[in-house]
Amino acid sequence: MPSKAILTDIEGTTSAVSFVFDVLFPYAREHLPAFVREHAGEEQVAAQLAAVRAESGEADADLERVIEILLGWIAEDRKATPLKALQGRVWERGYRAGQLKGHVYPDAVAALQRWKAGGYDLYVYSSGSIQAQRLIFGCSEAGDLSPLFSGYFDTTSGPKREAASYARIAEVIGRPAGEILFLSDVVQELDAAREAGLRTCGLAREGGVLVGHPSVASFAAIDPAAF
Ligand SMILES: CSCCC(=O)C(=O)COP(=O)(O)O
Ligand SMILES: [Mg+2]
Repeated sequence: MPSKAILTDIEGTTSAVSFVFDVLFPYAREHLPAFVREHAGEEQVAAQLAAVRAESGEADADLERVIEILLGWIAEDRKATPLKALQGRVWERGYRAGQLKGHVYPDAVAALQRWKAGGYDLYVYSSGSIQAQRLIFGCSEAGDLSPLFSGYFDTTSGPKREAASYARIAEVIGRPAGEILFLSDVVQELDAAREAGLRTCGLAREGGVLVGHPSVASFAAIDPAAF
């Protein structure tokens, strides 16, 4: 049965890696320390700080040490759920202030609009928090793209390189895994999705192939009916 829903990664797939590394991460590095100091007493932020202490194994870390840990995680691009949640909060300020505009490749915008109009349900799965996902598409250079999407998934559904995460997401979407086409620029994510029964297509925006998966350089080359 051909695919009926499309699940897409963000960084390197709908959006430039350079936007994440050269714009979003530096913004978080600059603004996260003040944000954490200002909001540490807030219940949701306090829960994320507790999760940082647990994940780092530093149960007694004071606030300044937790900030240091978070900055280290940004530098190593660690896909830690509490870091991603806090980054989403910090980026929200930047987007609302007009300092940030989400980058989405024009070919991705056009294809997502075409697929939506053609009856496909569109979903996002990224290591960025759901809040960060809503912001990149809701406050994008191409305007508010959020009406295109039926749902968002982040690492609270599990790591992106584990098949069980994709099985969980298919359950929530409410379709057999074989009716969902997953798009990503990372071969380990495509492998995990395929292991769970999803169809896969690799985005190799600089050319080349994602070994073992159909690969394209642009969304313009994807016909979801062919999967
Ligand atoms: C949701 S935009 C922020 C990007 C980000 O923090 C990230 O980790 C991107 O990971 P992805 O799974 O989209 O490659
Ligand atoms: Mg990616």
